[in-house]
Amino acid sequence: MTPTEATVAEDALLSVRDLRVSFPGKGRRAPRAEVLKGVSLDIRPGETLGLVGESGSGKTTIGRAVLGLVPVDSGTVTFAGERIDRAGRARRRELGRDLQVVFQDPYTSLNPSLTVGDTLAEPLLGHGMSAKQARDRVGDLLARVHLPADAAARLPREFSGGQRQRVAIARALALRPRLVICDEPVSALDLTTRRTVLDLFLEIQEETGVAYLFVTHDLSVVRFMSHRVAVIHHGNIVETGDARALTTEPRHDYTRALLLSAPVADVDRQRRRREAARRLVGPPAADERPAGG
Ligand SMILES: Nc1ncnc2c1ncn2[C@@H]1O[C@H](COP(=O)(O)OP(=O)(O)OP(=O)(O)O)[C@@H](O)[C@H]1O
Repeated sequence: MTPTEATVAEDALLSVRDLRVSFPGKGRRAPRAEVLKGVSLDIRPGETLGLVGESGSGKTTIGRAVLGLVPVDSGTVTFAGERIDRAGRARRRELGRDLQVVFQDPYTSLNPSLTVGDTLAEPLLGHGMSAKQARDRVGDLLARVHLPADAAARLPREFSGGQRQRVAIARALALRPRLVICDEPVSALDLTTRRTVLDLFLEIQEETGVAYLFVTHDLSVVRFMSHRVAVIHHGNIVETGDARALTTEPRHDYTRALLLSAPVADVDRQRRRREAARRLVGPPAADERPAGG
């Protein structure tokens, strides 16, 4: 069954169907900007679906719509068998137990005035744990993300970007969610730190069976992380498939162009690949051009 069919896949943890989201246009009379134009995708329990596409294609908006952070014009979002696209505030809070998010920027996603211990305890206390239970769980979570126990007493500013992202991951995992939306979670990190944080995501998945919607524009990251990949272009999913097959035998021209745009070491080869990509789908959007290019 393809996700474009109207039916919700029975074995899916998350099913998105024909999702449309628009935002007010820029000028007073400008029409609304359609950002998602009928997006459908499925994520099964324990699975990672990579979501790739160029800047502005609508990746973050999909995640935000699933989390209820932007209103949807039409379409459905079904999580664990329940329609959640019109869920109210109280239900959304409860859903926070099963549905979590890790954002891109570990420098702005943590409250700078809360210690790491309080940051991790907050969702636990908010969902009915006693102070003692929360303290124990905070200790477990820090160990889980390979941070020392004394990290609990320190403030985010005392940590590096990679360590802060570990705290953000620990916070997302605190309530043992079934799905985590990971929105470019390693793109603000340097290359070595990136790898250790990606390994941590994989380790946690193996251990807990959590599913990820893994948003990125980096194809090497998506190949490393995902079971399946969905490619988004101008608010439409143009291709979905097994991660290896899609990145070696893409069916859609846009996916081919995306693969050709991935950086390679040789500058002449790079130039030829960019030309080939241009022939497939035209010039890149202004914000996709390398600085000075
Ligand atoms: N709250 C908003 N109000 C108005 N326009 C918005 C809003 N959120 C997103 N957009 C617009 O929607 C489009 C898609 O944005 P989105 O952040 O989903 O893209 P993206 O694929 O995640 O891009 P990037 O890789 O750069 O993060 C962009 O043109 C963006 O400017």
